[in-house]
Amino acid sequence: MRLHHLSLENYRNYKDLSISFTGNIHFFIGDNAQGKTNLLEAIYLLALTKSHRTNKDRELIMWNKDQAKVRCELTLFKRNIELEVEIDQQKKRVLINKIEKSKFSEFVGNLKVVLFAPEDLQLIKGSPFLRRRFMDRALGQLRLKYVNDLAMYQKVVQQRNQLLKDTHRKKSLLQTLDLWDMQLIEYGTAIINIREQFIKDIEKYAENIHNEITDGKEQLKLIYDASCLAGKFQEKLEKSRDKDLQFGTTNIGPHRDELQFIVNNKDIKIYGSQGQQRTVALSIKLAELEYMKQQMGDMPILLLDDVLSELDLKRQKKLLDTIGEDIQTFVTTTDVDGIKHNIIKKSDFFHIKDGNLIKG
Ligand SMILES: Nc1ncnc2c1ncn2[C@@H]1O[C@H](COP(=O)(O)OP(=O)(O)OP(=O)(O)O)[C@@H](O)[C@H]1O
Repeated sequence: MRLHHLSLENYRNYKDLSISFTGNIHFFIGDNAQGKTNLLEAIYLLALTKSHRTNKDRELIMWNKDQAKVRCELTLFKRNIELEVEIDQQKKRVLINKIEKSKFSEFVGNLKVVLFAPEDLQLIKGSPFLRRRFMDRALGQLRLKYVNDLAMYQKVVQQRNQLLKDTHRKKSLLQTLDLWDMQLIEYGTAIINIREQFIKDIEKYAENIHNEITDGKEQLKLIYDASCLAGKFQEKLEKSRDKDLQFGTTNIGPHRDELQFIVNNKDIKIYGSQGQQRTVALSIKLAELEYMKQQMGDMPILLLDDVLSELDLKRQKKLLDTIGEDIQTFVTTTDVDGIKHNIIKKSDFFHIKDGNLIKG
């Protein structure tokens, strides 16, 4: 997969930008708050139809403007594709080769990315939401059905929760709960099965990568800690019904799933040092990249948002070694001086100042 061209119109601090990419590794260099992450965010938006930083699309529109447009040209398996996302104050439109798609799930998956940002270093220690989001983002780009199942599941959870609350004032509503439960089990089971397999698959890669980074001293295991496994969903949901009614919320299901990272038989979230947690996060992201490569039979695009400065030289080297020459990569950094790697000699540099970009 190759991204050849990117253009932005009234997107964040970019009024009108048009850049072509000819090489493989691209560094966006600039001081803080100049618009480096905004560029990676725009690429991410073209891949997943949403920002990795905000759920509010309106924030992406340049201040005092009504509409933002982001467009790219790419090649996927020798096919040229043009993708476009247009955001105005009310709605968002997505277009493939200038034809609008009514379902976002038809759009997602054309451009596939793996993003590694400083917040990913919180993947181990941060809230469970981050770990679920990690699974959802990777799987969503590869499986259209997963995107649909997840959207349906989230809708059912919301409506079931509302119903649980409403039964307090209208007891007769209780009769309809079984219908919601059936749907919850249907979509939830599909999500659990796919996540379970995903974790098994990336564990193989993560284990090897982690072993290499730690010179064989640490062995990494992943545990998909589902609040219930697929076959047990109905039983657990029935058991949880009284509690659900009491608190007006659904306590069982993949929206409560967790992931555990075990290093040398110890839960690294509890016992790991900050450095160990970073190493696990790096191993997991590199495993995600490997998984995407295997699943799509091609390379996804790698977006590295200011993470190099967060890693020590050894981990930085491992990350840059992995990029090699065949993964198209976009890296943001304030400074390249601290980056000691041959890759620098083969990279293209773009200097960013105040939403303006100069190549060279
Ligand atoms: N909707 C918007 N309209 C105009 N400018 C915006 C908008 N949203 C953010 N900005 C501007 O974008 C800039 C931040 O860009 P970005 O997050 O890409 O910074 P960065 O270069 O990655 O910086 P850092 O190295 O600190 O992470 C800020 O100057 C901010 O004011």
